[in-house]
Amino acid sequence: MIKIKNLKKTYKKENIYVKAIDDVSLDIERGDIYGIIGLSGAGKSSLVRCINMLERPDSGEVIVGKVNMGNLSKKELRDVRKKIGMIFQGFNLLNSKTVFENIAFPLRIMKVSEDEIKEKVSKLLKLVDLTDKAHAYPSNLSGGQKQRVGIARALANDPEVLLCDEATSALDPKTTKQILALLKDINKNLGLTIVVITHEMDVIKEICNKVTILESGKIIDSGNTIDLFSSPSQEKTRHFVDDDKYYPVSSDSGYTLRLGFTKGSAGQPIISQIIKKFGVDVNIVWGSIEYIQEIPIGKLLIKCDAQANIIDEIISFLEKSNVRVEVIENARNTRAS
Ligand SMILES: Nc1ncnc2c1ncn2[C@@H]1O[C@H](COP(=O)(O)OP(=O)(O)OP(=O)(O)O)[C@@H](O)[C@H]1O
Repeated sequence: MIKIKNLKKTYKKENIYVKAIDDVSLDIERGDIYGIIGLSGAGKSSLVRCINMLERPDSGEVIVGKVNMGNLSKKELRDVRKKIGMIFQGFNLLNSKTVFENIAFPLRIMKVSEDEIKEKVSKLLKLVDLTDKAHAYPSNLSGGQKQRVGIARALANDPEVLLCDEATSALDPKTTKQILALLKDINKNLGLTIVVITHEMDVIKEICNKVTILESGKIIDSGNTIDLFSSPSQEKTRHFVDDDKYYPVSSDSGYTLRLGFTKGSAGQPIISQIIKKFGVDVNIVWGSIEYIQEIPIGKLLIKCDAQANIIDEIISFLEKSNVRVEVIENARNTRAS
């Protein structure tokens, strides 16, 4: 649905060049809820704004559907943008217009008939559960309600893609969950492809089937959300997704192992099996289990006082049991890096 190839964007500010996007390529398939996460300044907004050419890249390609966005004239771009809706952290509503008129706005620009506008806006109000607020003004709405209006307005032209730029960052956790649930419904029921820009891991965990992690304009990792959380292959990704970083682990003797469990292994009595099979003592240092899109992801830090050859056998046993294992040679040094 969206192909980004070797995209580059540099800004110049007072003789200083900032590489906001540095050779980024990614492939977003139809029906994906695709997360792009990174710290502040990673280049997320620049990247999403290049998708609809609100920002012109210096080089590289953005292909939406079959259209190469960089080759379009201004008029063609205006037409294509109707198929790409966008919602924002600050909602960007017209404060002097009612909820109804905010949603009707893109339809009026398209010179849609009054009857059609009424019908379409009523449908959208129902979809975002705001029928009773049709005549209210944005200043009388909560943040969550404002974002619902933003979503309805973004859907007015029946887009195929919805770009969400930090759409829940101004909302409290409960409202965030409600907005994310609405986006999930829209993705499922309308078949919309959604791109979610966020700095919050919880947003990715909640709704994204795929994720790309950006750092200083470059992709540091990319893949299926569950895989990335359950078995991060890159050190930098681990720093991003692991929540055991702050647990002090003494490694005076023995080995500290970080274990990762998911679907196939989360329900097995692995620790008691290690104790029985290898005759070793196991000390559980830290553990957590969370559900990402209904899939259990378990993490455990264990300490095991055994010879290196026994540790090798334990690792091989764990890997055969579909448990991801990482040896923390010196916990303190690993964590400080
Ligand atoms: N119009 C601009 N002029 C100059 N520099 C810019 C401009 N827009 C962005 N930048 C710089 O480009 C880099 C990437 O910015 P961008 O806003 O894309 O990152 P981000 O990941 O969305 O950050 P945030 O989460 O803080 O919004 C930053 O260093 C930023 O200062």
